[in-house]
Amino acid sequence: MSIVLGPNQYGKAENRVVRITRDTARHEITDLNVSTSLRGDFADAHVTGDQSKILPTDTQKNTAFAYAKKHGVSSPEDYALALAGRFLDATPAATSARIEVEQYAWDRIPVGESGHDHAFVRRGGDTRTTVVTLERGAEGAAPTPHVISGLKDLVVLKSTGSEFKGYLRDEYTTLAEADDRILATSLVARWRHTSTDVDWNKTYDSVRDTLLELFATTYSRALQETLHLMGQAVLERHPDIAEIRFSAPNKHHFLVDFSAFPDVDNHGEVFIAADRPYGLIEATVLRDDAPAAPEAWLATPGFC
Ligand SMILES: O=c1[nH]c(=O)c2[nH]c(=O)[nH]c2[nH]1
Repeated sequence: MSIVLGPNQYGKAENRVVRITRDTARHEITDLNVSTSLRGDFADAHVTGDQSKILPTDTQKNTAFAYAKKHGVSSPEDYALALAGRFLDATPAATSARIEVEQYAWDRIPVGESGHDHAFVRRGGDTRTTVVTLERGAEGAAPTPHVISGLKDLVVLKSTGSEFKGYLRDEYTTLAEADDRILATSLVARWRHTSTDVDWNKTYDSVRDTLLELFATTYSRALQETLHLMGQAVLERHPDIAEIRFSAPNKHHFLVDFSAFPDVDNHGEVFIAADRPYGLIEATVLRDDAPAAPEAWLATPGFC
């Protein structure tokens, strides 16, 4: 038996990069949280203490900021691809570079005809995400890009059109069947593209719209069924998306029991929104002919 170094990666986590475009008096803001990681042959840094193959995390931080100017941020995916390419060029020992980006949305403060030129209010709600991994190819070959786009904290609720019944029962089952319940979740979804020839912003909007549309317009026999329907629609509408993964807490809303108050009835009108525990429903919907891409998902936790 010997003790050996296992998988490892390193980088600078959560660089808060804010890019203002100010070519005219009407500014634009792009607000990002960028985490970089390099994987490869970094055994010496761990085992012998030789750091000669290590591009410092401080340099990775500087590059993340410099590229926000030098390359620009037309979309988080495009920026992450450029940054990953730079890290592979700059770090011969790296076999892949992983860039994770969250984008926080800002709206113009609504004054005047079309909002203020340079005053913004942070939009609440969901956050756009991407994870780009660029895998070095064989000598002379181009690196292989993996692009996962996504969102998190998309909180949705429907006040009818949802049931949960017919489930397995045993001696510990107390749950009453529900014919008409509230269905609510705070959705995390990540979808993997098979191409980089993509209009990232348009596709993101379209996937988000599809998720919301299917949640709203389909009858739900369980959160599991709803996730499957949402995933199916995304794949049907986007041929370049190979798979979509969901993590969805079932935000339970329990009907309040007013039986102690004979003059108060409750026909699905008053609920207690429970915080914890919550059901956690996770599912992947994929094309059965899509080649698996384990490198794309490495170090992206939170999915089954
Ligand atoms: O949509 C649901 N799926 C479940 O698996 C489940 N389990 C449960 O208690 N309530 C629900 N709701």
